[in-house]
Amino acid sequence: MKTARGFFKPLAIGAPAPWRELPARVERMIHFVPPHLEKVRAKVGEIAPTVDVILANLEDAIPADAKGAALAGTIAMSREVDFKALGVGLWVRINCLNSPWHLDEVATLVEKAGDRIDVIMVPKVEGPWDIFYIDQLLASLEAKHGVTRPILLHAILETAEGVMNVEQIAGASPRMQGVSLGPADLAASRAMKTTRVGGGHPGYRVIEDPHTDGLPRASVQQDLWHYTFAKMVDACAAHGIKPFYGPFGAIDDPVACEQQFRNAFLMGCAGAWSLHPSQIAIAKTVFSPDPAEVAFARRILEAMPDGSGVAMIDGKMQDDATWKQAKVMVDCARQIAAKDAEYAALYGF
Ligand SMILES: CC(=O)SCCNC(=O)CCNC(=O)[C@H](O)C(C)(C)COP(=O)(O)OP(=O)(O)OC[C@H]1O[C@@H](n2cnc3c(N)ncnc32)[C@H](O)[C@@H]1OP(=O)(O)O
Ligand SMILES: CC(=O)C(=O)O
Ligand SMILES: [Mg+2]
Repeated sequence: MKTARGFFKPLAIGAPAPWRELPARVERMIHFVPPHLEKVRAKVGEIAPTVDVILANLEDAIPADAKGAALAGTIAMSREVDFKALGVGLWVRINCLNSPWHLDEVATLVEKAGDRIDVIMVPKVEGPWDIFYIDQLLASLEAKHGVTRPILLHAILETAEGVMNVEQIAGASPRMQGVSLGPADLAASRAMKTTRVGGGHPGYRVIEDPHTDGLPRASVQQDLWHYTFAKMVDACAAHGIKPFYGPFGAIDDPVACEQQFRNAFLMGCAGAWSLHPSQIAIAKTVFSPDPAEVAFARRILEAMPDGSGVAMIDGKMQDDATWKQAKVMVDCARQIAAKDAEYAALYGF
């Protein structure tokens, strides 16, 4: 591992100085766009004002013979829409590092859109070595093309080896912005017997003991992803970066999508992916704290102006720890309110 002083040094002569703090950005939904489809790309200008992040996807779901068109479409999209003026992040998911495509993709993206791309999402990250590699590559390209703002990195956690190494991945570079759970590839990597993209499974459950009178035994579904998810959230929080839920593949089940997103929000996630326009509003509602909870959190902060001591509000004990919880909630709401007039009104900021 690098020394403390070396960690924040630029990795190439002429590369911009790495971020010391992550830029404060609202990222409730990362909306996936297939950039090789002109028809969908044409709608990005309309969709962008309704989302926090637009992601051009170059990896899975893009046919092998359309990889070049997807890259060209990404560059075109970065010019067609002024994402910065809209306050919308522009991310790109590149192909994985052992694919024949990633090298040309990264080189082209930095050369042609290096000042417009906020985050590169790297799939199937197995360990910190993957981040070291892409970190160095980006620094060299940023220096070559005079990019002045370092492009951030986001890792997808979607292999058993990646899960094993998630702590080192999260802390591998000052470029690390966050990590998303990739439940489809991860399921395959672990030989899990499911064909779903995220969510629960009706077969994974606990059942109560038999009743002596023969009454039916209650049984409930459990969360297949809890262990991995909690490990990822702790790794991200410890390194000061953001955890995200990844995709929810059942586009036809908005109720389950909302539940999965809510579990992620409660566990500490900043946002989730939207694969279809119908998932945008779900993510927006779920990842914006509930106005009633924000109002209660503000009462806690007001009751304990210096954050110390103890207070009672509506029968609930408050102390330094709940003050910090309230601050998390209110800070999140303030950040959203600064970007989103609808929520500014709901929160009364
Ligand atoms: C495991 C993983 O790696 S997940 C990440 C990879 N997967 C993806 O990125 C998938 C992204 N999403 C998609 O490609 C599509 O939403 C699909 C294939 C899932 C469904 O597409 P469709 O069957 O066309 O959906 P549907 O008919 O409901 O679409 C309604 C409209 O929304 C548009 N639309 C669908 N998805 C998107 C999108 N992600 N962004 C913008 N517009 C979209 C369609 O073009 C259609 O437009 P139209 O009414 O003008 O014809
Ligand atoms: C998100 C993703 O790529 C996966 O689930 O495999
Ligand atoms: Mg995947």
